[in-house]
Amino acid sequence: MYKLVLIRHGESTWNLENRFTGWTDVDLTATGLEQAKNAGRLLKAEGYDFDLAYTSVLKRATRTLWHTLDEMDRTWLPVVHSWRLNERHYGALQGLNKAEVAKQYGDEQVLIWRRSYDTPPPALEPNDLRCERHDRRYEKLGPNEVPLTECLKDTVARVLPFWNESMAPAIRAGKRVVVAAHGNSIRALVKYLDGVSDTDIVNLNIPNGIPLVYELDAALQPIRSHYLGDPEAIAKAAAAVAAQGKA
Ligand SMILES: O=C(O)[C@@H](CO)OP(=O)(O)O
Repeated sequence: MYKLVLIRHGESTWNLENRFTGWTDVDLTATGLEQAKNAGRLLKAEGYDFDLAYTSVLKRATRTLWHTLDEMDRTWLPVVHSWRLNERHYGALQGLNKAEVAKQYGDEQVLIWRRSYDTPPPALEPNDLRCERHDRRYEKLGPNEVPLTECLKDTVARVLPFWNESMAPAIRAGKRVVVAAHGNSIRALVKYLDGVSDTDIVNLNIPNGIPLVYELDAALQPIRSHYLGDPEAIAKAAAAVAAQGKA
């Protein structure tokens, strides 16, 4: 049996301000940093250890990983960064306040943009100052590979090749893997691992900074998965994420 641990980054400055974030590279708040440390303390107390860490190229996930590993005295572990683990690109909504967008377009439309499987938010214009196409960290990507918007289906399509080519082989080789990523890149992984339907995925919300443990069989099929920590607090935190898109 293999174990895989997924952690959504701690609270970011734009989580606190309730803004759509996507590929915008905002940092953690003091609360977010504490959540990352707590995740490390919890993992250590429960006897977890890792051989390899994965994260995105965004600092809220990277710093979450650092502080989690620091609490475990594992800052020396190899870390693989990939843009494929980035948050889902939020298109022209990036930077806008979620509740204000809900006031303008309605809760139902915002739920579709936030959680539907195949309806992307409106796209960024390539010449929009928020567009990441000239960001050095993406220079090895093809000109159209840096998205202008993404639905979850698009995120699944770019996360899965990375799972198949890097993460799954490492787990099969016996490496104990921890992943610090984002709400929607984790939803993409959970959808794939648990075979969640396109309709049911709408109801899945990932709380900040709480380790989600997968026990996988030899074929990397989930045997079970569970969050570490107090189930009531975790359910509350997930419900709070769901409510962020309401007017
Ligand atoms: O804004 C975002 O990038 C994500 C995660 O913070 O938000 P949501 O939960 O609305 O998908």
